[in-house]
Amino acid sequence: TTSEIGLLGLGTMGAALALNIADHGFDIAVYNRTTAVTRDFKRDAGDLSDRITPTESLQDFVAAIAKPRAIILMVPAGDPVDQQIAALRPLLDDDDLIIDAGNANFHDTNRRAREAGDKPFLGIGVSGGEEGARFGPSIMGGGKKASWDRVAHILTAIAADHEGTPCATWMGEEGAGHFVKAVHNGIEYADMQMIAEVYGILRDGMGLDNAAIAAVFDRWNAGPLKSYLIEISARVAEAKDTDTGRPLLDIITDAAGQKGTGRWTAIEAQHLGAPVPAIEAAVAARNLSAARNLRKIGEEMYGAAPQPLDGALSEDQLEQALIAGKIICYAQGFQMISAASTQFGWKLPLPDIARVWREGCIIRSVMLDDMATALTQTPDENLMFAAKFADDLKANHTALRQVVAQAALHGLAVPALSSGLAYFDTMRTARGTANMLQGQRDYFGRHGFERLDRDGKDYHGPWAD
Ligand SMILES: O=C(O)[C@H](O)[C@@H](O)[C@H](O)[C@H](O)COP(=O)(O)O
Repeated sequence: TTSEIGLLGLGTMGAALALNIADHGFDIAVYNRTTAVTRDFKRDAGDLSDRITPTESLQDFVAAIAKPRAIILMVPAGDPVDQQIAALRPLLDDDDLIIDAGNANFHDTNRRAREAGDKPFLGIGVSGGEEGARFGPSIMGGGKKASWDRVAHILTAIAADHEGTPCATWMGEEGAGHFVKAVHNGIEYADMQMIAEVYGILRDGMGLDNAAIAAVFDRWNAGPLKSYLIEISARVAEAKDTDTGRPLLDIITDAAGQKGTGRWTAIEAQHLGAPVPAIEAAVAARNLSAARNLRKIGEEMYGAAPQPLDGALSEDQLEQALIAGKIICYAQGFQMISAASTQFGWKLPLPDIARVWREGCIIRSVMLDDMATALTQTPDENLMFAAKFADDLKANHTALRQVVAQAALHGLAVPALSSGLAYFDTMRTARGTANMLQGQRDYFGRHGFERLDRDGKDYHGPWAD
């Protein structure tokens, strides 16, 4: 039998996705550079094995797929994708579709789409980690709509669903899918960072042990913060190391890794002129976390920064602060998507993006359902100004302010929460302070400024004479 689709790259995500596809009744051909991996995959596929055709050469792989072919690439981002495309294209017909499902930089996907010309090419963002890939990820598609339509029946079948609506949507041309996925990851960074900051306050400010911290997260997971990240934070806090029996959190080295998507999002936001300070703070915090030796030197030189709060903050205030911080951080992410939609001419479907993120992906949460509603009503408006979230911010920004203030007074670093608060306050200050910047720029560089009382752009101060 020929397979309806092919998947190349049986790493963690690729293997999980291939099983998910077979699990939904699609015959799938698979190929992996290391043949042993392909054989083990087939052997371990259990009941799904009949739907899986293992192949040991690219020629056999291509031949095993029904025409017009669709081939998913699940290989590391960057050169490996270009190498696989270059190896496959000569073996394919012009109407065969290549789908890059890895975490590609959307600029690369734009280039690959252009290089493909009329040949079908999709760049899809797949979120949800291994479990999501296996049982239902969130999928963000980019490329020609006709190419998406060719495989939409498979992608919507395997995707997570929210009350019957599959979390898989075409976002736009070229790299639109990978762009939306990168912003998803940027928000993921900021969301995780804010949770880590609150964990630091619970641990160093309030002296809670891991079990108590897990209980706090479990309680919050029953409220407005209900989300996959809060849920797994409780699991991580309560986990014990199998070898030593010690709390795992006490063993994990406090230096965060990163594979690039957060950094790309922060950089792109600068280019778009759509600030995402909470995401930038999260990327910076990961970089600083990696500087453990320097942090040790700093602690020896200045003494440890974190001081006990002695009741200065309550757990409820922390919950409210996280709610406010989360709204502000997602507002930044959606503003960035809106800016890209205009500047790249993609017409990105903001309400659908919130809907696609409701299930399957790492940032899935109950709040995203309300965000989808708000973005449907006012798609171009900053989420902070949408009625529902304005009410939530009015109710919770004081707690965020208290948390940031007390954290500062007690040496508890909260860069994402504090940058979120600064963004919120800047966005509610009609008369800001950039007039001083304009004055300074004109003083040292005759850069000119606008005046509130006259039209025109190029006024100068008296120093010009
Ligand atoms: O949406 C997802 O499923 C995850 O975000 C996934 O894409 C991956 O785990 C990230 O690459 C992690 O990113 P870092 O390694 O940069 O933390």
